[in-house]
Order: sequence, then structure tokens, then C-alpha cells
Amino acid sequence: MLRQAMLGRARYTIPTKRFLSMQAPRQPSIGRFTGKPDHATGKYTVSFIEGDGIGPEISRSVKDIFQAASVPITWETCDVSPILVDGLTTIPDEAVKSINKNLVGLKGPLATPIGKGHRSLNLTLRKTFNLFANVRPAKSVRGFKTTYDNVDLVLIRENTEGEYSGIEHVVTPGVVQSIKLITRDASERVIRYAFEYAKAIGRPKVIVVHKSTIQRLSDGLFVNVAKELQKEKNFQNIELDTELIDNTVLNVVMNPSKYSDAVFVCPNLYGDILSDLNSGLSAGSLGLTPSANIGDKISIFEAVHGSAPDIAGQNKANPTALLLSSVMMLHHMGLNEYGDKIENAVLKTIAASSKNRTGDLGGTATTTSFTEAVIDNL
Ligand SMILES: NC(=O)C1=CN([C@@H]2O[C@H](COP(=O)(O)OP(=O)(O)OC[C@H]3O[C@@H](n4cnc5c(N)ncnc54)[C@H](O)[C@@H]3O)[C@@H](O)[C@H]2O)C=CC1
Ligand SMILES: O=C(O)CCC(=O)C(=O)O
Ligand SMILES: [Mg+2]
Repeated sequence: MLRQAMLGRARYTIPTKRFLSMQAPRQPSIGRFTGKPDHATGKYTVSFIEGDGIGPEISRSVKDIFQAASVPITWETCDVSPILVDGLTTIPDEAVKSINKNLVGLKGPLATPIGKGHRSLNLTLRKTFNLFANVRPAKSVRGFKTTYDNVDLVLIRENTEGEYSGIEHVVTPGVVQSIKLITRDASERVIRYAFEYAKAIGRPKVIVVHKSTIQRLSDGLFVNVAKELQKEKNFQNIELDTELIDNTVLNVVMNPSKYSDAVFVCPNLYGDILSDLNSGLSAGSLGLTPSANIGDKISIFEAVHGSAPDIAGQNKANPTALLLSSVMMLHHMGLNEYGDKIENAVLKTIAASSKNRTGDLGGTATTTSFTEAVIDNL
């Protein structure tokens, strides 16, 4: 039997046995949106970071579709040009104020220079607003054939530390050290979120993906925290499994359906890599996979993909991943009808014909013609 369970995206159709009799809530209890619409206009204000490369093109698409769907949102454009002080990267105060005020943001991809200049602005945003859980669902798209049908993977990545702590130094020329920082606090809050998320979407299992055979203390702590949490009364109905990352990667590629009833949770780098793999497998492109960066109060939604410099400025980018991220955002804000409407229009457009699809999906559509087709399908 199938039951429609909703969190972030309407199209979670989840096979359940144990949870059939339970009413799954729509959102985990952690990180709920508490913003209010403006009294006078009835509209919410959302901070919008358009991003680099293809960012402005896919952002235009989201804005046009939101306008056509009459979504009650006013965009507040945020400039996050990096500010470097004593080697540390920050973002302008106005952007920090905007996001702190609105409690929610939508973000296009931000490019990171390699080996020089500012630190990743994506990491800076996640650290600045303590966005500790990065939720990355990867689901097959109806009507678009990839290697496997019915891929339905949900991954939650620790988003503030691990290999992305940015603690690196030269010990002596030719010898560098990079510190993977794992703390009990950060591990606990993301794993707790993963348990809550699994409950909310009606999945009976959480799988900790790790390599504690090698990273014995750091990943060992992450795994132990999960085992401790699972003993809490609240989570005893959720099964906990642990898997070595190399084994998970093999299994995901060989048989992704093995994980349709689970939520993965993992340290930062594993989650970054595994989420691109999941995207490629479910969608055949990075152009379709959304994500949410969740904090206790503030959340920022963004695609899994980057700034795609190879196709930037050519009207070739697929805006779907940012659109589906905006759908996750609408559900997070409780604007479910609008989220469902836009999601259905996007999926209908992709399913209708290969002509509608952008180049990454083997089609000939441009970003603008795809956007127009979605608007026609609203
Ligand atoms: N969260 C973020 O803002 C992220 C930012 N980045 C940054 O993006 C820059 C480029 O990174 P890459 O490794 O090239 O990864 P990328 O994700 O930008 O591109 C990888 C491949 O996927 C394609 N692609 C990505 N998004 C697409 C879309 N919407 N439509 C059609 N095709 C799409 C690109 O054309 C390219 O062939 C780097 O500076 C990196 O730091 C990378 C990943 C995430
Ligand atoms: O910030 C970056 O440069 C890359 C981030 C990334 O790959 C991701 O968030 O998936
Ligand atoms: Mg990545």
C-alpha cells in the first residue's frame, strides 16, 4: 500500500508498513518556520540571493513563475559579495540583517575560487546562520527515463563542520594538515533532525553513513551519538542502521530501491559527494535536485548543483532544481497550495515532451522556453 506523506515536496509517495496507522506530521518539529506575512499586504518577504554563473538565469525563471502563480511573496534581493577581513570571509551586514529578519532565503549557486581568494560563500552562509542540516531528496521524475525507475533517496548532511571546518595549515613546505572537526553537539542536532525528518515523512529507518573503521574517533563519535539518540523514547520506532560509505555508494549504484524506506544521515563531505551521486542516478542531471539548509530558526533553500560556468549566460540552464527548492521552501512556509501548484506544473512540463526539456535532459528547450511552458501548465 502506498501513502502520500508530505514534507517539503508533495510527491513523496512512501511505501509504509509499520507507519500505516500513524498520522505523519508534515514537518519535523525542529526548524519550523515562524515568520509572519506583512499585515498590510498579506505577503511574506523572502531574501533572494541570485548567485553566480547560471544563477541569474534560473532566478529569473523562479521569479517569473512565482509571479504567474500569484505566490504571496515579496523578494528582497541580497548581495553576498564576500568581505575579507584578516583572511576571514564574511558577507555584507545588509544581507545578514535581511536573512535574520525574514527567517527564510532562496539562493542560486555561488562559485568558490579554487585555492585563492575568499572561502566558500555557501559554507559562510551555512555557518553564519547555523544551518546545521542539509536536506537533499533525490527522486525520479515521472516521464523522464533514467537508468533506474522510482529512485527515491533522502539524504541529510551535517552542514557546519566535518571536513568543511576550514581548519587547514601548512606544517612545513610540502606538508599540509586539514582538520576534520566532529563535535557531539553538531552531530546530535543533525542526527536528531534526521530522526525527526524520518518520522515526519513516514520512513521507518535512519542509516548513518560513515567510515569509522578508518576515521575511528571522528566518525566513531558520529555513529555513537546516533546509537545513543535512537534509545530515546521518541525514536524507538525508527530503526537505526549504520553503513560504511564505500558500501553505501556501491549499493546506491547497484540497487537504489534498497533505500526507499530510509533517510541517510552523514558527515559533511560524504553527504556532499553522495548527494551528487543520488542526483545523477535519480534524475540523470544535477539540474533537477533541490535542497534545504535548515537551522533552528532560519532556513535557506538552494539547488544541489553549482554555478555551471560551462553553460552560464547561454539560456541553457535547467531551472528545475532551484524551482523544486523553492517548492520545498513554500512547503516549509506552509504555502502548500502554491508549492503543489508549481511542482505539478514543473513535473507536467518535463513529462509532456522532450521538446520541453533543457539540454541536460536531452532536450532542446532554453531556460526561457521551459519557463514559459511551466507557466502555461500552472
Ligand atoms: N551550493 C552551491 O552554490 C554550489 C556551488 N558550487 C560551485 O559551482 C562552481 C562550478 O562547480 P562545478 O564543479 O562545475 O559543478 P556544477 O554543479 O556547477 O556543474 C556540474 C555539471 O552539471 C551541469 N549543471 C549544473 N547545474 C545545471 C543546471 N541547472 N542545468 C543544466 N546543467 C547543469 C553543468 O553544466 C556541469 O556540466 C564552483 O565554483 C563550485 O564551487 C558547486 C556546488 C554547489
Ligand atoms: O561551496 C562550494 O564551493 C561547494 C558546495 C557544494 O558542493 C555543495 O553545497 O554541494
Ligand atoms: Mg556539492
